[in-house]
Amino acid sequence: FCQTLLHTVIPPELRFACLKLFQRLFNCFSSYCYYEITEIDGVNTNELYNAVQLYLSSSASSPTNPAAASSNRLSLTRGLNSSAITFGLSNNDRLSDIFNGVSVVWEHIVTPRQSQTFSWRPLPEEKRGFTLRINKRDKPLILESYLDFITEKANEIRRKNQDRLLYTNSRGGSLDSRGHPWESVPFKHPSTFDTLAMDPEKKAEIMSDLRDFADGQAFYKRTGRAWKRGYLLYGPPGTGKSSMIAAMANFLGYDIYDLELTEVNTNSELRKLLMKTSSKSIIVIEDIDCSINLTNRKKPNSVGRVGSSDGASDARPGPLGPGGPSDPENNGNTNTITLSGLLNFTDGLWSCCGSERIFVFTTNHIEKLDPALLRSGRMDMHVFMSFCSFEFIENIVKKLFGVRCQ
Ligand SMILES: Nc1ncnc2c1ncn2[C@@H]1O[C@H](COP(=O)(O)OP(=O)(O)OP(=O)(O)O)[C@@H](O)[C@H]1O
Repeated sequence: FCQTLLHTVIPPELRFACLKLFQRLFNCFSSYCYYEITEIDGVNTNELYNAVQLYLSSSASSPTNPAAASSNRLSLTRGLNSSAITFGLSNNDRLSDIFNGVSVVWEHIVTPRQSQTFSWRPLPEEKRGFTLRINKRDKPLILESYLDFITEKANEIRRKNQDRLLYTNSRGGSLDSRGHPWESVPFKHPSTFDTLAMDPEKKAEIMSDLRDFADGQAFYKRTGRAWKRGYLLYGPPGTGKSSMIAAMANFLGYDIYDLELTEVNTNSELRKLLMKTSSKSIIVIEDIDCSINLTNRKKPNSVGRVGSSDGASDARPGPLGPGGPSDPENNGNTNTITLSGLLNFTDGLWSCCGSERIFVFTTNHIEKLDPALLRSGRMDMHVFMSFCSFEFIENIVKKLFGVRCQ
């Protein structure tokens, strides 16, 4: 009754002002300050939220953390096909942590989303966030370094403990409720440079190139170049191009983004996909000659998909062939990715968002590709995979007799 009376007598604006005043007074007298890290920041996913979640999951499962050991309620999750079990804070639960001798408290706050506000994409039903409580006197001492430490630690955990992931853009460029255009599964391809049959010299050259790239942060910074590298793998079907990509990912411990260009409709969608890739990853476009028209970037109508001349598996529709824009039957084809869009993707300003990324393109027909795509800086290393080569013979010998060619 009192509440209804108050609501009727006191206008909402006044109630809001009182609440704010009360909060200010509380903040003045409280010896703590609070930081909220929400899962979704406006429309984008908050990377810091993911980092904190990962950091706390390792901290929660750590037997050396006394605060965590005393915690008697933790959530356990295991992703589909994943080998790792992740510990986490239960909804609205707390965990204390100690950094540089300073004690802080994390709280995981989950509240139901009140009403579905208008949005171009569905939002999760719950609002999630972490609240960090730090003593005011400790704030200048640790806040920045603590957050840096968490981000670094989360990256390290991602690299070491978690399964590496294979991402795909099977939804095209559309985003899920958490703002991700990519779907992922754990990546468990057994191919390594040891199992890959190819010319040992070429293999060693590629391995050393990859190693230099991974250790090359200082070099790329000093020379003012984006920390990325392009590989073109070409040769007939079945000569180990996909196996080589898997071996590269296993060698460096990178995630793979398998970009299906035919699912992407516009250059801006392509850019969005690129923006949502993480560093330490390999972005793969397989059968690039079959994905978009790469023959002339100045031609205004160079859109849609192009077919190749041979092979049943390569017989995909092209702009001038069946299914292309000029084909009367192709009324629904909305694919407008251009070669220049793709070049910007690999080498333009947008390619520099994020770092430590490798682009790998594969093709069975290198002669069909525009020279602009092949030049150094875009495709830094061209690797020919062939049947009639040492590697193929070595592979057969190895498979038949279980011995390596010298
Ligand atoms: N050089 C190689 N070393 C080891 N295995 C190989 C090699 N080449 C082919 N293979 C084996 O042949 C099969 C096909 O290889 P893969 O899929 O890597 O070829 P690809 O060149 O990517 O083919 P496509 O062009 O059709 O995609 C795989 O099972 C792989 O193990």
